[in-house]
Amino acid sequence: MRIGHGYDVHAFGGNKPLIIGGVKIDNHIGLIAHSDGDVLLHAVCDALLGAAALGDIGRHFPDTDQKFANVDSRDLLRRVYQLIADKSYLISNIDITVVAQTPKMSPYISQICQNLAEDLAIGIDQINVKATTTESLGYIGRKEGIAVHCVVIIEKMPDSND
Ligand SMILES: Nc1ccn([C@@H]2O[C@H](COP(=O)(O)O)[C@@H](O)[C@H]2O)c(=O)n1
Ligand SMILES: C[C@@]1(CO)OP(=O)(O)OP(=O)(O)OC[C@H]1O
Repeated sequence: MRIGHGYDVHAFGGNKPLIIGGVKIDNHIGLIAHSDGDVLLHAVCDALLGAAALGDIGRHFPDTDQKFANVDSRDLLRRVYQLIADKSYLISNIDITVVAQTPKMSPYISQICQNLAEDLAIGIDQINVKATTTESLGYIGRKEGIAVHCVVIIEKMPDSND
């Protein structure tokens, strides 16, 4: 069994739509990023890469590469999933905390879990997504950006020879 942790922060601004966990959140300022700015999926990618000792998202998909400009982070997540599957790992469970003063995440959590289940080929019962504010403290409390933490447990496939 191996554990991985991912953490990402993006600032509000620019003119991209706000996309969190593959869900487009209407009528809200988006996040500044090279990609589509999906801060939640970036934290999940980093947790998975960390668990498998495969580095981090920037190593695989550099933000200096135009190929990844405005890229759909669900594509990146599926590529990360393939990297860990190629090393014969299965995902046991994923736990995610969105730290955001805004938007209110609760209406979107169920769709985010469905997107993750689809892209990572796991069950909904293996995924937990939750959110908290910072009670108006700090840069998140001032609504300057969003942070996301993710922890994941992976295990070698039972029939793996690795
Ligand atoms: N962006 C957010 C933040 C919080 N929630 C939900 O509200 C609950 C209370 O938040 P506190 O920061 O006061 O602990 C939290 O447990 C979440 O259910 C949310 O949906 N979106
Ligand atoms: C996702 C990538 C893709 O180029 O760019 P950004 O959208 O800037 O996001 P970040 O969380 O800084 O991760 C780095 C990159 O891999």
